[in-house]
Amino acid sequence: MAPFSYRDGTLYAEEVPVAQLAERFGTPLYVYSRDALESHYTAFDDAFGEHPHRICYAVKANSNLAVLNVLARCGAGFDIVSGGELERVLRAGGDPDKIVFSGVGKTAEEMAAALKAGIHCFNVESAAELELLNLVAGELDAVAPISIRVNPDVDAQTHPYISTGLKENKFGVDIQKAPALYQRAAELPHIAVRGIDCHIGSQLTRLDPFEDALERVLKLLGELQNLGIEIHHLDLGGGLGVTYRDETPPPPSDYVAALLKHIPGELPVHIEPGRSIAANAGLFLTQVLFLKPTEHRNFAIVDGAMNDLIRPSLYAAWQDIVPVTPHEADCRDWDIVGPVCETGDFLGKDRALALEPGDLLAVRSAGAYGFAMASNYNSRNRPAEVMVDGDQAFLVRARETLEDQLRLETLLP
Ligand SMILES: Cc1ncc(COP(=O)(O)O)c(C=O)c1O
Ligand SMILES: N[C@@H](CCCC[NH3+])C(=O)O
Repeated sequence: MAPFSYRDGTLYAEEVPVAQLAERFGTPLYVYSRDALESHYTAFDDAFGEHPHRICYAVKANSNLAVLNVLARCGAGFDIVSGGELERVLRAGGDPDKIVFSGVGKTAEEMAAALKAGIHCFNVESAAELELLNLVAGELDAVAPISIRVNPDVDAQTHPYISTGLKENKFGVDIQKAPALYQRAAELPHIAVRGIDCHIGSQLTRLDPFEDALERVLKLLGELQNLGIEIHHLDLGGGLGVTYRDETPPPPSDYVAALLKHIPGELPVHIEPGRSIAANAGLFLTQVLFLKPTEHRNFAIVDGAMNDLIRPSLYAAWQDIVPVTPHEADCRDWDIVGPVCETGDFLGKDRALALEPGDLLAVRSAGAYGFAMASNYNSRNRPAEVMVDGDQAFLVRARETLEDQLRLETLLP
């Protein structure tokens, strides 16, 4: 069942009227559906069937502890990019042996913490990182399991800010240079080669870039085998897109089938989906403060802003904005804007809506890269987060207070 749907003229999150959530927890507010998180995860898991696999949810998409815990209970692994994400996964009950660690700028401290936790694999993104990891592991008398993240130079055909697999992007190691780096890794005493890793970008809505990248990865696999370097898994990254408006990304079943048809034998496959698990499991709830129709534009000023949900401002991303309880009023085109002092502070433009002050609006598809990218800009408190489970709603992160913001600051003596 759709996690957010209308019944009796009002929007529900699972079995709970969204208006009730606004009343109980205030706005702006993030609302997540446990059932949607679980079913999105399970769609990937089922698609692999008996093929050995690991689904490492990309924590960056939504790192709320309760979200991570729901996925950990499903058996998910996790793709992390910082010591902070490592700590979150451990506190949420994630299995360290199912963690992969990506990112171009891991520090020695983060490497040591991950080694001590016993993570499954480091996705190494440069020669310099490989050397540092060997040193850090040596100091701990440990051996670091690694994949090298290769940059296959494939155009993911997505927004340039979220494309990662092109030569001009900072990510990964040029796939042509990877064999030499694998040879170096094989010589290092505190490194154990485990896999090959590749992630080409986010919000991909077609399969061919994934297949092009995989083809290049498989060519590398053959080269490594010829060099006597054994590979135990392929990590094919995340990036499967979702429907925000009219995009038609393939479902997880088609995506996984398209990958598996190229994989030789029983070679284990890891993937790192973030958005496709979290985005449509969440919405962002905001209330209309004032209506300000002008000769040029009609502004609906709401209590949510770019500091809470930055995707529209940052990427000109379009997310659906719907009334929680639609009513009869004069329908016109509104720009839905927040209180932040930036012209770029908008959640949506030209939305045909019938609005009155006090109305609640829901921004859909906000479960991924929503709260995770929120800030305190304009000294605004970041919103609360709620998880709905059937007819129950749980506050899973309290609204920040100004005290939370000020706690770390001091005046000069
Ligand atoms: C290394 C890595 N893995 C996984 C992801 C998750 O991507 P998505 O949320 O598009 O599935 C990202 C973000 O693009 C990433 O950089
Ligand atoms: N923050 C981006 C996705 C970034 C992907 C991270 N590698 C978005 O909202 O679309």
